[in-house]
Amino acid sequence: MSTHDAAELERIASDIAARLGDQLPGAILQLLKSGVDLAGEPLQLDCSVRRIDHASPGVADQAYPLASVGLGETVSRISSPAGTPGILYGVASPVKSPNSALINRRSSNRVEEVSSGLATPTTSPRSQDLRSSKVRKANNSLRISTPNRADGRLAQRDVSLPRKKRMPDNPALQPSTLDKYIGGVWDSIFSGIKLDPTEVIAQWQAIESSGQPRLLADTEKELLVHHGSVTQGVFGRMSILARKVSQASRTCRSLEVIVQAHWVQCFDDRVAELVATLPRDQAKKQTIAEACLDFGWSEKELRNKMAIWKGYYDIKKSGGWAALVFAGAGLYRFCKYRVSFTEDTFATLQMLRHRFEVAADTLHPSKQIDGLCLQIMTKTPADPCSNQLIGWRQLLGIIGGPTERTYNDHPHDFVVCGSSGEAIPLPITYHQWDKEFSYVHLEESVIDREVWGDYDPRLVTVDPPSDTHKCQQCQELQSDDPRDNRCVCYPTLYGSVRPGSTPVQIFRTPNGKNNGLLACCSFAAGTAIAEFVGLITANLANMDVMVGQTDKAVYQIWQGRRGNFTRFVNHSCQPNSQYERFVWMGIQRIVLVSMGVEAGEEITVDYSESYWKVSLPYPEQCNEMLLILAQNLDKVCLCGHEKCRYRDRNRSILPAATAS
Ligand SMILES: C[S@@+](CC[C@H](N)C(=O)[O-])C[C@H]1O[C@@H](n2cnc3c(N)ncnc32)[C@H](O)[C@@H]1O
Repeated sequence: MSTHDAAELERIASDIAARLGDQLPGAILQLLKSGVDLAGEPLQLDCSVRRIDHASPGVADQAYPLASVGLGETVSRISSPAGTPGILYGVASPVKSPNSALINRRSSNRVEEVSSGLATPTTSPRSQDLRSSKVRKANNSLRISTPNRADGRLAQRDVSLPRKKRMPDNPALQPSTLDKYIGGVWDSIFSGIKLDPTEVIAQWQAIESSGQPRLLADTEKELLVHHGSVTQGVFGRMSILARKVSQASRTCRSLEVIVQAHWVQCFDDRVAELVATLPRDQAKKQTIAEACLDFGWSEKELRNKMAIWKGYYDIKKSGGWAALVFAGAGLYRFCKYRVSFTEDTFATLQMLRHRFEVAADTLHPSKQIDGLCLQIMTKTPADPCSNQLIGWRQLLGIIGGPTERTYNDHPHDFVVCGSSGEAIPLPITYHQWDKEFSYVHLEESVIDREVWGDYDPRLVTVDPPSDTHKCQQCQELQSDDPRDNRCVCYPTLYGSVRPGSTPVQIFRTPNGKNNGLLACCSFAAGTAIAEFVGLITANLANMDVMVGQTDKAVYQIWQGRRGNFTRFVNHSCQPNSQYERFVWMGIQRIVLVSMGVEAGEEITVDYSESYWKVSLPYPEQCNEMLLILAQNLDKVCLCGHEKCRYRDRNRSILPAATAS
């Protein structure tokens, strides 16, 4: 069995403390619910990790104190209105972390911050035990308490010393949960941010050659000329400057975490190299000393940074580079507090790895640049004549990582499958029915000219005729120009600049429905997810079509070979979305609207009775017909809901008189 060194023991102690801090409010709540009276008793929970020294049975064990928690104080914290939601619903309360209630404020002596992860304390465990005036902080969830002293003085101080005033927790420093972290990655991938190293490189070059960033120099001149009165043109240029600087800064942040995660790998490799000639402890110490020299940091500073960077490295190892490069603002907190650093978390990230990559590769496509910039990002000289493609993966060039995209084409050309989250090309998922299957992704519906000529059957008559369009719902003016538009009924679809791509993926359903649509982020009830887009046609029989109707025409929207991702929305007898009619700029649209979709859920609608039930032309022959149709029907609902209305074939048949 391996012998833990002091650093490992301390890390184990601080990890257990963090987890304890996470679980304890729930455990106490359970006890309270089952009627145990904890508030009345001055109870104290003390925990420690003890090393059992089998070799010297007479020698006292070494104890690593984890937590010392006043239960009465915790109970009153849990029972207070501010603390309850976070604990009951398992989400961090926006006001205070539930864990903060567990911090034993008796330990008011100087607090020395020690990060978890790679940190290796320089002092021996025994010397730590003796150092009673210092309290080590594992993280903000739980502090490792001052070790109990055998003499009576500390106990007396416990009673007589005034309590240190409790500082309000800084909401910006709350631990980040796995769900929040994953949500941040999806938000960032779908947000439309551009991680473009060329702009960063151009700025570096400009600063090196002229001492001034290029963009700032150009725009500053403009703003000086127009001082006071800012014309639309100047304002526009200033907005573009601000956008480019934000983009460059976001790109730098990604470059930073790539390099830091890779540094951890190099650190481990360097230790491994030294281990050939030195004992492991010394090899590690020497590597740290080398790094301190290069960074110009103290060992403590380095260890604190290393602990966070190790978190980046772990995330990259399980979730891939996209999970790190597109991480939201919560990445630092996620790695600092390590509340969610469990096996389950890494298994989840592993499962999401391909899904992140499909979205990142397809939504952040490469653009062409000349060879010069690539030469700076990668060590390999690029051919200046060749057309180089540059995208988010080019950021990995900085550490010599793979810069080739794995997933080309449209985001919905891939179907994510099973527990490994692997992605397969869309056509393959239809080969068992149609070897030639293909799907063209459309932004807007197209009119079947053979059926409708130049006429758009979705046109809605306005009385009296008008050149402008008023929304039938809110009565406000509609315009494709966001500056003139006043209708905000479906702002993510119409009348404004579209905010990135819709956070959905096509996935292979596990229960025989073939493909379905998965929500990567949540959609609040009432949010428009997408317009139902396809071929506007008519007279199709025995096909899945959406039927639209205006005062002048009845038309069909067919998505068999072209359309958008709404084609993959399955039926559920308990759906989380529905289709709604909406008129935009005088044209009728069918919009998929959320009724409350959670991140990670399948998006479903109710296809309605007419889809599932077959009408019988001769009700009087019903029994005979029933038998034949029941054998031939292939429509059985597989939604799996306990209140499923169409899982039984025989019930799917209606006499003509009642069929819709
Ligand atoms: C608009 S498509 C939905 C996407 C489809 N699952 C696919 O892979 O292309 C409609 C078809 O999906 C299948 N489907 C949708 N919901 C279903 C359900 N609840 N039970 C069984 N099949 C379903 C039916 O074959 C139906 O004709």
